[in-house]
Amino acid sequence: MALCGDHKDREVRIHESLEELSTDLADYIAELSEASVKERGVFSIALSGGSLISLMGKLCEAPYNKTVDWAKWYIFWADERVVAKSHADSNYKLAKDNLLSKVPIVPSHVHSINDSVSAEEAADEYKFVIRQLVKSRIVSVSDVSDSPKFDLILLGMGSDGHVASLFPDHSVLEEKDEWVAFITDSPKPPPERITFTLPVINSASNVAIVVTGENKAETVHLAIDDIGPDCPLLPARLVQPRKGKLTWFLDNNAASKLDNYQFSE
Ligand SMILES: O=C1O[C@H](COP(=O)(O)O)[C@@H](O)[C@H](O)[C@H]1O
Repeated sequence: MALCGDHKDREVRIHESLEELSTDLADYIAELSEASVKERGVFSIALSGGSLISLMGKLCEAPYNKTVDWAKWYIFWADERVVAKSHADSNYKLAKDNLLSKVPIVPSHVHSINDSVSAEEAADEYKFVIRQLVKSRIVSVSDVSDSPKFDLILLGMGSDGHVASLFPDHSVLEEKDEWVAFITDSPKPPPERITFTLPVINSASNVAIVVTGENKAETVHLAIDDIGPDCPLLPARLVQPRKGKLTWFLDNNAASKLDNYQFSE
């Protein structure tokens, strides 16, 4: 693995293969889970959709399937498409089929959106659910705002630089008060989605952005490198946890246009 020379609270991990990235990602998640369970008795983790889920596949295998304290996991989604849970576009279905059904997660700890209401109602209901779990301290609360503080938020990044369902130039990037927003005009189908807002993402204890493939290399460069005042306002670049730690997981292809990085053991 190569490490980019970086800020104190941001790390860029570059992997020579998808196999190496998947193992490192599983180790990272397992270690955060263990630390949270030790400290708080629970682990609150928010997933995304897309390529991230298959890259988490090692968690379903030995040793993680036996060593992770799955009963203590509380699962959320950083974004969800407003479609039926059985629909091929559902981020819930993707995670259920490829991860959650393969490990002993407690069904009542899985907090997916209500798929039988409008995007606006689904976002409102999801906020309410999260608020109850903040009250019971299943989800921590930020000490610098009233935002929930998830132990870990896992994000992918689209080739346009979107993370969760926060798309470039969308007004939802300005949202300061709501925890969960809805959009009905996603440039990537399906159009109706709910998404964690930047204040929630940036209140997490840990955020990981997992990106692979050469087609995203230019966007990775724009999101990570110091490119001066003409830098486009990519949503991925706005992920800057206020008190938490940001870790990028890249393969060699996605990292190929970064300005510089040095190899380590
Ligand atoms: O639409 C979405 O896209 C992003 C990126 O997906 P990827 O397949 O290019 O990795 C994903 O992170 C997000 O959750 C999803 O709704």
